[in-house]
Amino acid sequence: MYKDDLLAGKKVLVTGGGTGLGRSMAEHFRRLGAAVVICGRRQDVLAQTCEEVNARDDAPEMTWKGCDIRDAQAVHDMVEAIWSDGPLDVLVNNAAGNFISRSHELSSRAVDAVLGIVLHGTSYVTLACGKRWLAGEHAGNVLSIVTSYAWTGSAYVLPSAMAKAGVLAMTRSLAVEWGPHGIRLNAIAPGPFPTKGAWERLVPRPELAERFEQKNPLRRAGRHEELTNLACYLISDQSGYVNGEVVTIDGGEWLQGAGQFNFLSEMTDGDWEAIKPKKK
Ligand SMILES: CCCCC/C=C/C(=O)SCCNC(=O)CCNC(=O)[C@H](O)C(C)(C)COP(=O)(O)OP(=O)(O)OC[C@H]1O[C@@H](n2cnc3c(N)ncnc32)[C@H](O)[C@@H]1OP(=O)(O)O
Ligand SMILES: NC(=O)C1=CN([C@@H]2O[C@H](COP(=O)(O)OP(=O)(O)OC[C@H]3O[C@@H](n4cnc5c(N)ncnc54)[C@H](OP(=O)(O)O)[C@@H]3O)[C@@H](O)[C@H]2O)C=CC1
Repeated sequence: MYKDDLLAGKKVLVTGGGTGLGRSMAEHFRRLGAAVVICGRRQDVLAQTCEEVNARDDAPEMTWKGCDIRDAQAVHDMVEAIWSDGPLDVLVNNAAGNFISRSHELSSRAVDAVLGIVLHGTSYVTLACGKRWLAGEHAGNVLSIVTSYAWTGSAYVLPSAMAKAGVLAMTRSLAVEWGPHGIRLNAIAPGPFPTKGAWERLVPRPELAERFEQKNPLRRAGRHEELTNLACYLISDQSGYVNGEVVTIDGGEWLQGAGQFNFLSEMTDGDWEAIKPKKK
């Protein structure tokens, strides 16, 4: 879809890049010439991902840093280490935590577990990079992965909905504040994209995965390459005038729930025939 060198010369950090959508994005960025660094808490996962990916071909080496983004000092140390051999060009805020729960049963620690990763961690990494871009007068690009319920809210994932709404607010706020310094911030709002991390925590029964497909206007979940193609565009210079935007990629799922008459897809052909005006 893109020229092989679309991202050549770019240094990109993907938080949570050892698994799931983060890994898929990291792999695609690397194939297009980027020098990608992935981070996460589980060092064995990161090391294995890099080993597998780097063994495939001679695209730029993918490297990893163990970092819990909830820890501001650890974030500072990671970002310092990344900058030590030249500035980063792109930050992809992908790391997240989530689970389903009835909200009245959430403990304060459960709320903190999600807000700590998604809201606090994401802002620590973004600010650590932004400070260095501003000080070095270096252009920067931040892409944050939110969710389609970041602006609608959603039952049963309250801390995630609150935290992702905050990340969206951060994106729009800093797009204006840092835009004059050549720093762009955008977001992608995915619908359901099968990953082990999400499915284990959010899809308690297999038949519920089918519900995600049935209620989607396109009657299927997303494919990773559909999201990674969008991410490549947004972190490339080809999207140089896109700033403060959030692009939903969900097959139309959220609109399906929004339109007042959308439920009429349940009507049969017979129902529709019966209500047609009768020719006199
Ligand atoms: C299908 C469509 C997708 C829709 C959108 C998807 C969005 C996503 O973000 S998917 C990404 C999913 N991936 C992950 O969540 C990966 C990282 N997640 C985690 O590490 C854990 O799930 C975490 C978020 C719970 C954080 O782990 P950790 O910090 O180790 O937390 P603890 O296990 O120590 O638990 C802290 C606290 O939270 C309570 N808790 C944990 N899980 C649940 C649960 N399922 N329901 C209710 N409460 C939960 C846990 O009990 C602890 O509280 P206390 O018991 O009060 O100590
Ligand atoms: N899959 C889907 O359908 C959807 C996903 N999304 C979003 O896409 C992104 C990726 O999710 P997905 O790939 O499905 O899930 P994964 O569970 O595979 O990815 C989450 C990643 O975040 C890392 N992570 C979690 N906590 C921390 C932390 N404190 N510090 C550093 N890294 C951390 C995890 O690594 P480790 O545990 O080793 O730290 C893991 O690699 C998330 O932002 C999610 O909200 C949004 C909508 C739908």
